[in-house]
Amino acid sequence: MSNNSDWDNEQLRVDEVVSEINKREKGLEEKLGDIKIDVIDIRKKFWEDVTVNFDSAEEAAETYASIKQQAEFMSEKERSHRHDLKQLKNLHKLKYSPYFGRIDFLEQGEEESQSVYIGTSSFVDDSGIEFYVYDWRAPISSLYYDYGPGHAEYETPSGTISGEVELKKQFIIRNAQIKHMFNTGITIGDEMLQEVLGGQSDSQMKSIVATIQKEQNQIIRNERGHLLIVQGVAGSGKTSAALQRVAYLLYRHRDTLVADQIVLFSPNPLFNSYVSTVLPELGEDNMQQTTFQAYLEHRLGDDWKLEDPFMQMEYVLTADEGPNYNEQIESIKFKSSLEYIQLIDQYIDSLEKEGMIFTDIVFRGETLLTKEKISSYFYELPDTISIPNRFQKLVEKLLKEVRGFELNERKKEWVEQEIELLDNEVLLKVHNKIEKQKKNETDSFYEFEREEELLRLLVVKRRMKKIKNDIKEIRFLDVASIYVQLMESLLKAEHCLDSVQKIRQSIFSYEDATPYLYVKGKLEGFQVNTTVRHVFIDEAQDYSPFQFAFIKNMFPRAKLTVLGDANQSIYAHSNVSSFLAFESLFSSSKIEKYELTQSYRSTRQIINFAKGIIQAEIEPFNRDGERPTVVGSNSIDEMHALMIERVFELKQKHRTIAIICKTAKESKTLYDNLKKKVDVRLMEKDSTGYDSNVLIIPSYLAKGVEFDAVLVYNASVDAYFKQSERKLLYTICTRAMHSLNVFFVEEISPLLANVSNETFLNKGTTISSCLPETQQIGRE
Ligand SMILES: Nc1ncnc2c1ncn2[C@@H]1O[C@H](COP(=O)(O)OP(=O)(O)OP(=O)(O)O)[C@@H](O)[C@H]1O
Repeated sequence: MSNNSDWDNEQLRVDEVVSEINKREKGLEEKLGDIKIDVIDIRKKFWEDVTVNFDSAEEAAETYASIKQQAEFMSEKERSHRHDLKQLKNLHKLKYSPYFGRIDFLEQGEEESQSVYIGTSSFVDDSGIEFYVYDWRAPISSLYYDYGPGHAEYETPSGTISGEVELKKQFIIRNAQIKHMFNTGITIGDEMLQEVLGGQSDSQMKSIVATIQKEQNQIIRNERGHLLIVQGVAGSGKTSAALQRVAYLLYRHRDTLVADQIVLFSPNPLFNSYVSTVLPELGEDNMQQTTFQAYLEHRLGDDWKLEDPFMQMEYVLTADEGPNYNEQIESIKFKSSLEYIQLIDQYIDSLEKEGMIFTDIVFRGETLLTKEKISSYFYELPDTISIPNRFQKLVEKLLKEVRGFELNERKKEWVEQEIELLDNEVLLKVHNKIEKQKKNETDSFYEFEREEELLRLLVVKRRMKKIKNDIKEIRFLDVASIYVQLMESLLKAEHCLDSVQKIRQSIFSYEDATPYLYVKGKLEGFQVNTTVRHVFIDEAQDYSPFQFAFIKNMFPRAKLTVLGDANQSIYAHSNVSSFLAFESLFSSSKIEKYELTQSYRSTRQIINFAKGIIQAEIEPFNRDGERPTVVGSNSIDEMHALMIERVFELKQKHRTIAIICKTAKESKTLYDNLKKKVDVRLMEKDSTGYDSNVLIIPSYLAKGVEFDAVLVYNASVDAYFKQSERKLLYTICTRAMHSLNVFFVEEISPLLANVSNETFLNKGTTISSCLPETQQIGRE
């Protein structure tokens, strides 16, 4: 804490800066009003200021130039309007909280130190020289995140600058009033973090710029690697670091990079909406956000239905008694591996010689080109040409043949019949065309024949259009059958039975969709995206190595930032180490790796409890709360009653409360049971937002998000038994910020057996026999 005069001086500075902001705001508002009027005026008078004359080619060129000039003038005004508007928005935010940090830095070789105040965006005096506030992303601002008092240095485009940090302060300023002020050491002080983390959670994630930690700052600012890998424990700020990194990149490359050139793959639509406000809060546009599922659907097009990963998840979590369960899991794992890619590559090489499957090209029930003929055309092309290039040549050849058919087709009877059915409008158009031609000719003898000829041409062209398009899109290649053939040759029959049946009904299992698209791309050529410069993959542990390889392929010019936690991998392919696999796709000199071990989300008590589930190295942040409760009961009904009781207690203190079930099926049953007794909301796979209600949510949809209080539903021995569910249970427990409550019936899950008795309070009517004797001490 600082003394009074220090506080007063700082408040005076805040007042001064805010007053300058007010002045600037006023000026901008006036300017904006003027520009708006200008733009409206230009729009109104657009044609008045343009001389339109098409009498000669010269006049037309002049007219064109004049329209272009006027349009450019208008778009310049509009651009300037947008820019000023953005600035105004930023100023408006700064007015209430102009900055959050200060460092006094004495640069080597200088006599006097410089006070650098850091906020969410810069604010410079009218001359453009003195910075009232530095943007947190400016090179000098990194001193604030990386150093305490003492020697310090930062990178600039022209080299490293060294010196001494003489002072480091943090502020919490609300409504232009300093609420807290701390002198701090190396890291951003505990007090400020305590303040931020102790608050209630929200349905929207918040920006963390005021409290970014040193290790997070490294991730945010790293521009060296092509692949940045962040392995971080639950709640260590991976998503936060990713979003601030997007803001940082947009700032650093503001002349060349726009938000649309950045893509974030997130785990589900709920997460999408959870993080969607962070960038706008920082004055930046949102990057493109999608789920891998949505991306696959887009790539597959309307012809296919894609089973979502959640269906796979439900299957994995519930179907263990079903037939073929183990085979199915084996098959999912295999199809997720890089080994599968290699085998596919080999298989595709073999298709250079034989085995490609085609479909007939049929027109009005008549086969124009048989699949055998197409195949022979394909294999006549030299195999020194790559497969996609051979297809390009084949397309040209087929189109030529189809044009030949077009000529023959014109004479057929069906064409005459279709002419009869043509709209008058079309007939008139053709007639007028002939009339126009007639003007320039003397001979009108064949007028009728010519008109009929034109109509025949028109009818056939229209009908042939689809065939030509299909040929251009290589639809005569039966990629689905090739994929089936490939699966059948690589996998045991029982491992591909289910997939094949689905494909025959135009449905893809989640694990087959990426390999299918990969095969399609290998054959027809990948439709890669070269405009995207950065791809972020959050919850990366849930992606298979195959999916990674595919993403890398599809965004060849993008740098990748991959964030995940191996301890939260919950999918069937989980035991394949995605991170390791991903690394193998890049040369080691292009990879930058970080590990985050400190968890910020949850209280120390919750982390200590969760650590017992997975035995991982997690350092809890120094924030205390109540011990988690473990509540046993004798029946499901009793458990429900105890949960409702607890929900009412929690509602007194907390805003967001989630009852996390294992599956969607379980969530729905619980919802039907509780909805009349307590105000609850069921979260389903397409749910996008949530409010301060009590939520019932399946485990895998809670990924990446957080709640003030979590109730773990039915952590009983029969619900969580398999070792593969250990990480799921850990993920569920680490969604809680302040309060964790685990409920079970009769016997608790053995996956909690290593949780130390000191870390929780044992409540309810049943004490689990699973917990070792010593753990009973924790009972209240
Ligand atoms: N430096 C920080 N300052 C303030 N809050 C932070 C900081 N780092 C993380 N947090 C907070 O901790 C919580 C967890 O952060 P985040 O969701 O980014 O972690 P994560 O590693 O992605 O978690 P998980 O893998 O469990 O989903 C969020 O509420 C976030 O605001």
